[in-house]
Amino acid sequence: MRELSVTESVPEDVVTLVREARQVVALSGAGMSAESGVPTFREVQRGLWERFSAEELATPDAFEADPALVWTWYRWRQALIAAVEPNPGHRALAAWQRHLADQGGWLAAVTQNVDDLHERAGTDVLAHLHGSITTHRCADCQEPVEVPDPAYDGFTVPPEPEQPPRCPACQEGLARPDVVWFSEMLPAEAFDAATAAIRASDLVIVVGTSGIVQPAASLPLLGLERGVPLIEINPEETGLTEVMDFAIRGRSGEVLPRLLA
Ligand SMILES: CC(C)NC(=O)[C@H](Cc1c[nH]c2ccccc12)NC(=O)[C@H](CCCC/N=C(/NCCC(=O)O)S[C@H]1O[C@H](COP(=O)(O)OP(=O)(O)OC[C@H]2O[C@@H](n3cnc4c(N)ncnc43)[C@H](O)[C@@H]2O)[C@@H](O)[C@H]1O)NC(=O)OCc1ccccc1
Repeated sequence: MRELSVTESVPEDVVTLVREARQVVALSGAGMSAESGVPTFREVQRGLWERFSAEELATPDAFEADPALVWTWYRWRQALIAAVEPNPGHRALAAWQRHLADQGGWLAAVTQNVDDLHERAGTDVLAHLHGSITTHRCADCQEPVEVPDPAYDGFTVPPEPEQPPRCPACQEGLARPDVVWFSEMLPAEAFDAATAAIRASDLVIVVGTSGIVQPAASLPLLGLERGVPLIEINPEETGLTEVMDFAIRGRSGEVLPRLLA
């Protein structure tokens, strides 16, 4: 594995790899949205949630124990995501996807992020492995639940928690975000699409993920098995660095536009 700093010019062999790739999978994590102002999972919670880690809040047990606390966390995050914009990293991936399509190739965007910043940058996302924060369903009958946009500005932490609405379909369950909580299975369709894309790929780019959360963190290993070149873009070393061919140490909002220029 070769580690490259963002200040270095991108070495010829990495540029060639990127230029010649035709079937690309881009696996993204929270770091992809960091420069847009969306906190990563590693960042401490604030206000109402400062006593909890994200892993603790993003669980069925936490919702069971205190639905208002968890519901408000997701409404606040949803408001923040609505209030920020995709960054140059998101836009560079969208441009690359269009370019590859023009060349008869493809870029499959596979993300762990529950935000819609890839889509708002113009990228067609193949798989939201951990769901989406912009839609909701009933925690009991699983029916979709329409919920108005959150009344928060996304920056001010809500003073007190709000109760999730009751499900209009079964009148029993509470509305919950359409995200995958820890200990919940990933949507099979999304995971299968991601594994199929990696099996058919000729390059895998892993952007802004710590490579800790499973089974998403195992996806690049499918590429490794097939000898597909793996490139990591992350300011820091991760749980996946050792299996990478190249690790570009830098922020995705700076590296991707340069890499794809
Ligand atoms: C903590 C971890 C060890 N736990 C797990 O992996 C668990 C348990 C588990 C399953 N298999 C295992 C095997 C071994 C050990 C544990 C397990 N997995 C599960 O529970 C999964 C479900 C996992 C999905 C959970 N939901 C999320 N999100 C949605 C909700 C929400 O968002 O609220 S995960 C959530 O956290 C993850 C955060 O990780 P990253 O995205 O990598 O972000 P992170 O903050 O960690 O790091 C940011 C990175 O960006 C970098 N960065 C920062 N700035 C920039 C920048 N500017 N540019 C580039 N990079 C940057 C940083 O350096 C850093 O590296 C994301 O996936 C995100 O979606 N379900 C499951 O396996 O079901 C079956 C099952 C069922 C029962 C029992 C067993 C198995």
